[in-house]
Amino acid sequence: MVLPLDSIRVIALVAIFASTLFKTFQGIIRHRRAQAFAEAHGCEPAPKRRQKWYYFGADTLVESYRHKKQFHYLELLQQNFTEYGLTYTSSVLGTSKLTTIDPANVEAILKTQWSDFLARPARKIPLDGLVGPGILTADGNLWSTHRKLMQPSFKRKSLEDFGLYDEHFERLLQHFPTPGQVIDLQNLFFGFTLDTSTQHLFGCSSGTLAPSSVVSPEPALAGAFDRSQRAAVEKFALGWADRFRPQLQYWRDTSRVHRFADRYVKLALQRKRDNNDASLEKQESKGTSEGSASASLPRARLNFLDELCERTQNHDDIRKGALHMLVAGRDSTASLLSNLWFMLARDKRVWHKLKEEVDALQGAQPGSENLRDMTYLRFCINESLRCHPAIPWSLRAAGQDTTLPSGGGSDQKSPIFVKAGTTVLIPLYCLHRRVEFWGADADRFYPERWEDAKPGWSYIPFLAGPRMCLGYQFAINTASYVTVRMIQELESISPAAEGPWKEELGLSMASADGVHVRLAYRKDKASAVPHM
Ligand code: HEM
Repeated sequence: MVLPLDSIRVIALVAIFASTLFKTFQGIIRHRRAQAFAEAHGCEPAPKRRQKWYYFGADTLVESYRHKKQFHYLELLQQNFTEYGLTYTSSVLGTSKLTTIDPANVEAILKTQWSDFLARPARKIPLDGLVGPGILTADGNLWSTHRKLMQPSFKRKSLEDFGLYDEHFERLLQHFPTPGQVIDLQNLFFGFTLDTSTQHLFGCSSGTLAPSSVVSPEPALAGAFDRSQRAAVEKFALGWADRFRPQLQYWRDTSRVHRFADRYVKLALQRKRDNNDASLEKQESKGTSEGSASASLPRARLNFLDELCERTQNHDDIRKGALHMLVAGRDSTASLLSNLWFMLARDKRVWHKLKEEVDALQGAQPGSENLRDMTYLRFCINESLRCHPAIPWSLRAAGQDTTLPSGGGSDQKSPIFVKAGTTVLIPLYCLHRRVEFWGADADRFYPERWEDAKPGWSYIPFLAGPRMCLGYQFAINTASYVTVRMIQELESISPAAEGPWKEELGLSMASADGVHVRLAYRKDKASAVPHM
C-alpha cells in the first residue's frame, strides 16, 4: 500500500512534534533533578565569563582563535583568572565549560573524585585514528587494564640504561654547526626524541638524525608520524566538523605508522616464542624445572615490546601500548628540552652555575647516581616545567552530574554543581604562575626558588592522582642526560635573536620561534669540528 504524500507529511510533522515535546520534557526533568542535586550539596553558581551570546559562545571562539594565532592564548586565560577568580564557567557552541586553577578543585578532579571526570571525550577524535583506544584515550576498565599492563615497564631500574642514548646523542652532536653559525636546537631535540623513543619502544630507531650515508630502515616514518600528530591537533580544534575534511593523507600516514608498529610487534612476538622454545629445550635437557622464559632473554637491550610480550601475547594490546607511549612521550620530552634550553641560552647566571655543577664530573659520562646528585640541574628542570609546562593543561569531561568543593557564591568558597558533559579545563601554565604560591616574581625563570619550595597541588607538570604520567622519570632522565652531555661539549651559548618565549600549542607546548642559538665549543671537544 502506498500512502498519499499529504499523509506522509502529516506523519512526519507529528513525529517531529512528538520527539521535540519528549526532548523538552526530558530536559525539564533533568534540569529539576540537577537543581535538587545542587541544592542538596549546598552548591552556588561560579562566576560566568562575559560572552555576547552566552549559550553559543562564538565570540569566545573568535577571541581564543585570535590569541592562539598571536601565541598569547595562555595569557588570555591568565587575564580571565584575574577578572573572574580561580574558577569560572563559559559556554562554547552549546557545551558548558568550567575552567579552574583552584587547588581544592584540581585535587578533586584528579584525585578524590577522579572517576567522575573522563579523559576520552576530548581525546577520541584527535587520537583514535592514530593510536586507537588505550591508556591515553580510554576510561574505566579499559584504561585500568592498559595502565596495569604498562606500569611494570616504568620501574626505576629499567629506566637507567643510558646506553640507549649514546649512539643517538653522538648523532645529535654531528648536527652542531661551526662556531658562530645559527642552529635551531628545538629541531634537533624533536629528531632526537623520535629516534630514542622508537629505539626504546620498538627496538628500531626512526633514524631522523642519522647521517645521509646511513640507510634508514624506516625512511618515511618520521614524516608520517609528524604529520599524523599535526593532524591530531587540527582534529582536536575542529571536533566533529573534522569528518568533513579530506582524510586521504591522514589515512596514508596513520597506515604507515601502523605498518611500522605491526612489523616490530610481530618480530617481538616471534622472539618471545623462540625464547620459550629455547628455554623449554634447555630445561628438558637439564631435566630441571628451574628458570623461566624471561630469564633466557638478553636483559641488557630488552626493548619495550619485548617487555610487554612477557605480560601479554595479544598483538593489538602490544601495538597500542607502544604507540600510546610514543605519542605520550616523544613531543613532551622534546618540548621540555627546548623550553629549558631556550632559557639556558638567555640566562648567563644560570648557565654558569649549571656548567659548574656539570664540570664536577670532569668530563665523565653521567650515570644515574650522578644525575640524582645534581641538585641545580633538577632545579632548572623543575623551573622550566613550572614556567613552560611541556603539557600546558589537562582536559576532562564530567561523566555524570557531580560537584566540586570550591568556586561558588560571592566569596567563591561554596561548592559548585558540574553538569554531566561539562568540559573541565585545568591550565597548568596558569596554576604554576599563581603569585599566592610562587611570589610576586612567579613569571620569572629562577631555579633557586626550588631550594625551599614545597609546591603540593600548585605544581603538577606530570599531573597527580591515578592518571599521573607514567613516563615522568624516563622524561627527567632523558632531559638530564642530554643537558649534561651537551654542556660537557659547550663553552657558552647565546640566543640568535632576542625576544620573549612564545607558546606553540600542539600535542605539547614548545617555543613558537624554536630555539635558535649560536654555540661556542670547549677547546678539547671533537664537536668543535662538526661532521655534517
Ligand atoms: C617532559 C615530559 C612529559 C611531560 C611533561 C608529561 C606530562 C604528562 C601529563 C600532564 C599527563 C596527564 C595528561 C592528562 O591526563 O591530562 C601525562 C600522561 C601520560 N604520560 Fe606523560 N609526560 C611526559 C613524558 C612522558 C613519557 C616520556 C612517557 C612514556 C614514555 C609518558 C607517558 C604518559 C602516559 C602513558 C600517560 C597517560 C597516563 C594515564 O592516563 O594513565 N609521558 N603525561
